[in-house]
Amino acid sequence: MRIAVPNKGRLHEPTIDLLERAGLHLENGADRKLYADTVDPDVSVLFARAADIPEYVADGAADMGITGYDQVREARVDDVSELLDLEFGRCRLVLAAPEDGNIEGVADLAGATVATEFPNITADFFAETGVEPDIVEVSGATELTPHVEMADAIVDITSTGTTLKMNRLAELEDVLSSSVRLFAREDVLENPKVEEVRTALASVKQAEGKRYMMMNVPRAKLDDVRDVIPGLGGPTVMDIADEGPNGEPTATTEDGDAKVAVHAVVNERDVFETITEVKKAGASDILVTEIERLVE
Ligand SMILES: Nc1ncnc2c1ncn2[C@@H]1O[C@H](COP(=O)(O)OP(=O)(O)OP(=O)(O)O)[C@@H](O)[C@H]1O
Ligand SMILES: O=P(O)(O)OC[C@H]1O[C@H](OP(=O)(O)OP(=O)(O)O)[C@H](O)[C@@H]1O
Ligand SMILES: [Mg+2]
Repeated sequence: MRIAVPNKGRLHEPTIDLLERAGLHLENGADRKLYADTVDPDVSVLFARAADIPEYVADGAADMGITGYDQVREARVDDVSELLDLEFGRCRLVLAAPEDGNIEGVADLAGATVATEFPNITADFFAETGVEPDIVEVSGATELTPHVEMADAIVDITSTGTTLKMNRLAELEDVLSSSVRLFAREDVLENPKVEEVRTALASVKQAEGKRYMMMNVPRAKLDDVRDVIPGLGGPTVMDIADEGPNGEPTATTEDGDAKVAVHAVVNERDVFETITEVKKAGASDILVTEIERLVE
C-alpha cells in the first residue's frame, strides 16, 4: 500500500506529523527522496506535489493520497473515494475582483477574463451561474493578474484574507471550501490496510482536543464525582490496590474510608471547570494528561 503525500509547501509538515502521530513513522525518507518506507512493511510513502496527488492515486502510482479537497476536485479524477476529513489546510476558493473597480458580482463578468490556478473548478462554478467569462490558467501569484490587466477577476485560495487585502481585492463569491482529505482508489478499498490506515489517522483526530483525567475519590463520594465528569461514556472506576507496611490500605481518607481511582476522557475545554467541580465533590490527586490516539 503506497500513500502519496505532499513533498513540500504548507501541507508537507502537518501531513508527516500526522503520519508520525498515527504510528506510521517514516524511515529511509531523507531529503529529496521520492519514496520513504514506514515502520509498517506494507505501507510506503510517495512524495509528490499537492496538485499531482489525486492523479497519482487515480493512475496507480500510489493507492491512497493525502491532499487538499480543492486539488481532488480540480483533478476531476474518477474512481477515488474520500475516506477521512483530516481538518487541516482549511481554506476557501473565492471569486475576487479589484476593490475599486466596476466588477461587483458574477453578472459583471460576461465576456470578461478570470485568472486562476484552478481552471476546472472555476469552469464548473461559472457553468452553474450561466455567465461564461474566459478562464486563464496561471501557476501562481494569481492576485497580481488584475493589476497588470491580465484579468478582470480571479478565483483563488484565501484563509486569513491577508493576501486579498494586500492586493486590494474584494471577495465576491464563495466557490469552494477545502480541507485536507485522505482518499483511496476505489479498487483498493477492500484491502484491509486501507481501513487500518484510516483508523490510525482517525484515532489521532479523535484524540485531538481531548485529555485523560485521573483522580482518587473516597468511595462514599463516587456518585458526586461521577455526576460532574462530562466523560465520553462513563468514567472508569478502579480499586486502589496499594497497601501500607502492615497490610493496611494506604488509599484511604483521614477517616479511614477507602478511595477508588477514577479515570475519564474529557474535552480539553471542559478540563478547567471539571477540576474545580471534582475537587469540590471530594476528589484528590488529580492528574491530567494528553492522549495520543483514541479508537472508539
Ligand atoms: N492559505 C492557505 N491556508 C490553508 N490552506 C491552504 C492555503 N493555501 C493553500 N492551502 C492548501 O494547501 C494546498 C497546497 O498549497 P501549497 O501552497 O502548499 O502548494 P502549492 O503552492 O500549490 O505547491 P507548489 O509549491 O508545489 O506549487 C492547496 O491546494 C490548499 O488545499
Ligand atoms: O488568505 P491568506 O491567509 O493570505 O492565504 C492565501 C494565500 O495562501 C496561498 O499562498 P501561499 O502562501 O501558499 O504561497 P504560494 O503562492 O507560494 O503557494 C494562496 O495561494 C494565497 O495566495
Ligand atoms: Mg501555495
